[in-house]
Amino acid sequence: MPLVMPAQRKPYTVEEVIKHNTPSSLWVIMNRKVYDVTAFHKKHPGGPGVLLQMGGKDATAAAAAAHKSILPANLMWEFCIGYIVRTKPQEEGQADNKPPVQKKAPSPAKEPSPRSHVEKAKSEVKSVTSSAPLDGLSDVTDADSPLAKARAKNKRRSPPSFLADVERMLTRPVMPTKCQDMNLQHQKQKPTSNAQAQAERGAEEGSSPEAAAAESPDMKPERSFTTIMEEMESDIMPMSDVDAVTAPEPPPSGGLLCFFSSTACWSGRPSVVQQVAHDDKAVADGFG
Ligand code: HEM
Repeated sequence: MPLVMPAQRKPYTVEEVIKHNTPSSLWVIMNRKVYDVTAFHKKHPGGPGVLLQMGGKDATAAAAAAHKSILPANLMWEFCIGYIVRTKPQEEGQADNKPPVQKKAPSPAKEPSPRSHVEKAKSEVKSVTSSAPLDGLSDVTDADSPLAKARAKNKRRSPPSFLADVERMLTRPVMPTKCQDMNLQHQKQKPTSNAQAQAERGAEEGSSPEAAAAESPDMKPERSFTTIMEEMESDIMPMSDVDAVTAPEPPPSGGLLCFFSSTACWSGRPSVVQQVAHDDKAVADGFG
């Protein structure tokens, strides 16, 4: 029975493994690893036949389907003699008349590394911030803008994907009408112009907020990311300050009472928080 320690495992091509398909030399491939089951196949609890049938082939799917317990997986390492490569490192060296280069493991470039998700998120943020600014958000790309400063400030505790999501949410016009769904007595923000009221009615009748905003020139995102982030931070009021029956007094500017888990807060920009507030609607209603 071969017992090859991980460091001694060798690279094999599929072409090499195919040749080992007889009872006197029986290899199988599972999960890109090569197993020598020559001695084991006669003792295989599932019978020697299945292993003979899979000799020289990739048995990953067949073994996974047949094995119902973790015992086979725990035993398999004893029979592992190597791993699959496309081209043998020795062959590469011989072709160039160079000494063979010993590969340590299968090429890591093929497998996405855990860091690649972080890189993806970073590039996502880059693409959001480097794109042309949208209407009403001209400070989005300015390096000295309050947004850039807020980003620097929030860098540590705000994952890049979260920032990207918030920015995406802010770069589309949102109508305040949805807030009425929340049935909050404390919602003070009302349409301030005829155009806004008209756009609001349009949204209620089924047209999209974006379409309604397009028809109303004065309906556009009026605050920058920074302003909203700062307001959200400064408006957060600890639950201990909140009367359990009556909600806290709204700030002079008015706004929407929101409940983030155990914290009540006022926000002057309902559209930013309405999604979160929706999740906590039941809580909010209880205090309404
Ligand atoms: C080194 C490789 C392998 C080892 C160490 C191994 C080990 C085992 C063990 C320990 C069992 C008993 C299952 C249990 O008690 O839970 C088993 C069952 C079985 N194995 Fe494997 N096996 C290997 C490869 C394969 C391959 C490649 C196939 C598929 C073609 C296969 C098919 C089966 C089948 C059909 C059973 C019977 C399952 C049952 O009766 O429920 N085995 N194997």
